[in-house]
Amino acid sequence: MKVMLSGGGTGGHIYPAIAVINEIKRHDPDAEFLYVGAKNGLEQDIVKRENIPFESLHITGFKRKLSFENVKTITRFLRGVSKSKKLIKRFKPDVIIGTGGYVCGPVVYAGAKLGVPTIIHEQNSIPGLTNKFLSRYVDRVAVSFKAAEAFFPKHKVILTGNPRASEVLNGDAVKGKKEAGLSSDKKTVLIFGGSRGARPINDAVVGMLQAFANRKYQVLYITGNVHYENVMEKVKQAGSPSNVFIKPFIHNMPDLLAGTDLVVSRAGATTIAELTALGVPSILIPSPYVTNNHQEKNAEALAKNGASIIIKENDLNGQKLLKEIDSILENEQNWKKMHEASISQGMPDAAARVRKLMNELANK
Ligand SMILES: CC(=O)N[C@H]1[C@@H](OP(=O)(O)OP(=O)(O)OC[C@H]2O[C@@H](n3ccc(=O)[nH]c3=O)[C@H](O)[C@@H]2O)O[C@H](CO)[C@@H](O)[C@@H]1O
Repeated sequence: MKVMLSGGGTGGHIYPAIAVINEIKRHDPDAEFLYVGAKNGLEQDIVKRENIPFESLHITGFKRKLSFENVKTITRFLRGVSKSKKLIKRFKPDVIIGTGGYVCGPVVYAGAKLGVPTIIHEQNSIPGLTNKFLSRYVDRVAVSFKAAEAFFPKHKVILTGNPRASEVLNGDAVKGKKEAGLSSDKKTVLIFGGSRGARPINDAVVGMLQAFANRKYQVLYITGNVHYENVMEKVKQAGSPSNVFIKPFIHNMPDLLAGTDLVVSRAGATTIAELTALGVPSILIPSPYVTNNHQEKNAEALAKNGASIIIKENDLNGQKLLKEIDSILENEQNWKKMHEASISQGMPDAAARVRKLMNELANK
């Protein structure tokens, strides 16, 4: 089978596509792939690391208010469609899947116009602009939350879950902790702000690191690549205890998550799919800067059944965060309840469901 994939900008759109590739490879080692990403997205680095053939488009998103930038965006979209058509004619995919982000707009649109079977995968409970636009042209829309079904044509939509959920299932906890320099026998809280890091979370965390000094658990704090230097400057001044480890980015999340007892993070949909697949309890700080406040909706679904505690960004400070982390990691019963609530929301077979859908379309 030949599969073309597109999705990008941030990890939340890229890792589900890579999970689809890995699931197909497990069943069909001869399958061929072509990934089309944005020139400046995280996918340049992440996809190339996986040795997946990669092509890029120069693409930007629409600004909400009227501006000349939007004219440029339309021009780039049209150029993107034209380049995508060339790539499709050369690669001849049996099926094309888009996993969100601006870049999959022209790729999936071009595929649909050329009559190639097309699918979009929506990670969030409220869809993004690109997927809403594409839903008119594609053959199928795979969603991760039941709540998202209502936004798409009824005859196209199917609940699959997020394929990345399946990918984190068989992580090696010992390896993950070792690679990150962590102690193998201590409970671990992982703090990060989505795939790019989040300044408000960094601001709250940097000032409180000393408070972790007398805790029995250890802390792995991921700053996000672009924030790392700045954070380390501040850490140099404020100091950091020996049970706190700081990294810019972790490439091997599946192994790390296998050894993680609690996650503090934004409420990105792919992160949530990972946490619920494994039953990791979480403290979620939804980003208020995303379309239709979708992260808050993502987080509410988990908080409602007790899998997560939500802290609104406005209420976030070091003291509060420490109190909530302690209330979970220092209270076994609390942790267990959250773990069970979390795992009850997981869809660990999502990758198989997406693969089945792709096979059906490709063989039509
Ligand atoms: C600001 C923004 O637009 N955020 C969106 C983006 O978030 P973002 O890209 O942050 O997405 P998620 O939190 O859903 O996923 C992050 C992914 O990156 C991985 N990871 C993270 C840190 C790290 O060091 N290493 C690593 O591999 C995580 O394990 C996860 O697989 O896409 C999500 C999925 O559509 C949306 O729900 C978010 O609202």
